[in-house]
Amino acid sequence: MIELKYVDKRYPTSNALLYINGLTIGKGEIVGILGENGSGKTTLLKSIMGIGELQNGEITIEGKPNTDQYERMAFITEEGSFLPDMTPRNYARFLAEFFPRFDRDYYNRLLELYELPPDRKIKTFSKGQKMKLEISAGLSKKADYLLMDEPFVGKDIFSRRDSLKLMMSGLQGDETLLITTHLIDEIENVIDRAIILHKGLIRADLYVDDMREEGKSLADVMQEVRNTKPRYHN
Ligand SMILES: Nc1ncnc2c1ncn2[C@@H]1O[C@H](COP(=O)(O)OP(=O)(O)OP(=O)(O)O)[C@@H](O)[C@H]1O
Repeated sequence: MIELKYVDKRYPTSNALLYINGLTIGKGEIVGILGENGSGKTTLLKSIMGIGELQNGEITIEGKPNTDQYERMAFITEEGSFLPDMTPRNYARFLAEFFPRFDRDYYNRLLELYELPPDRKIKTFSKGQKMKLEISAGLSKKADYLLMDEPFVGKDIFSRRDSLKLMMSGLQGDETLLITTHLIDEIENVIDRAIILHKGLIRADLYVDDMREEGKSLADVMQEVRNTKPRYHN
């Protein structure tokens, strides 16, 4: 379980903020973190990962401070955690050293599946290949909590579906997943719950099944959020 209490995150060089009074994400939930550009999605994931200091508040993973739980979390982001001069094979050594549960066989299988050359320097990879490597590394850490920042690679819908399918098939089944994305149509069938941020506040937090019962789609809810002013801090 991930718990956020009175989280207040600001950047010294901008007016942006993330303010979350209370948020609980249960074990095993698959949650989409949605919202327009600059709404705070990445900031939320980074805060949960313990990257950067909070102005106020606390974030715990199963009751312990998030900063003590690195081994149980994987952050999959376009920025990547590899050094550009490494090859995927070197990177595996680094991962094995820092992540005790790192599964090298699984990593190698993913490299093959994604057709990533194991001995080529990562800096020569395309953006899509880098993201595929990042997904391979993230899934191979066998983390309990996976935080994915815009993980869908490829320009066309088929490669996005493929990477989504691959990510889901690579899971053990009991992981907690947080995924930020702009691709709301693709994600709607994958997530249990959607959290919609707008200007650093949670403006909607709903279960997809309930939403469907009301005859709504994620696009409808996003539109509602855009059209209404916040009445309270969540
Ligand atoms: N390091 C930083 N320093 C100053 N401001 C920042 C920093 N990182 C993010 N911000 C600001 O915080 C706000 C939220 O940014 P964030 O990257 O979390 O949004 P996002 O929802 O992930 O956006 P996108 O969909 O474009 O990736 C934005 O206004 C952004 O400019």
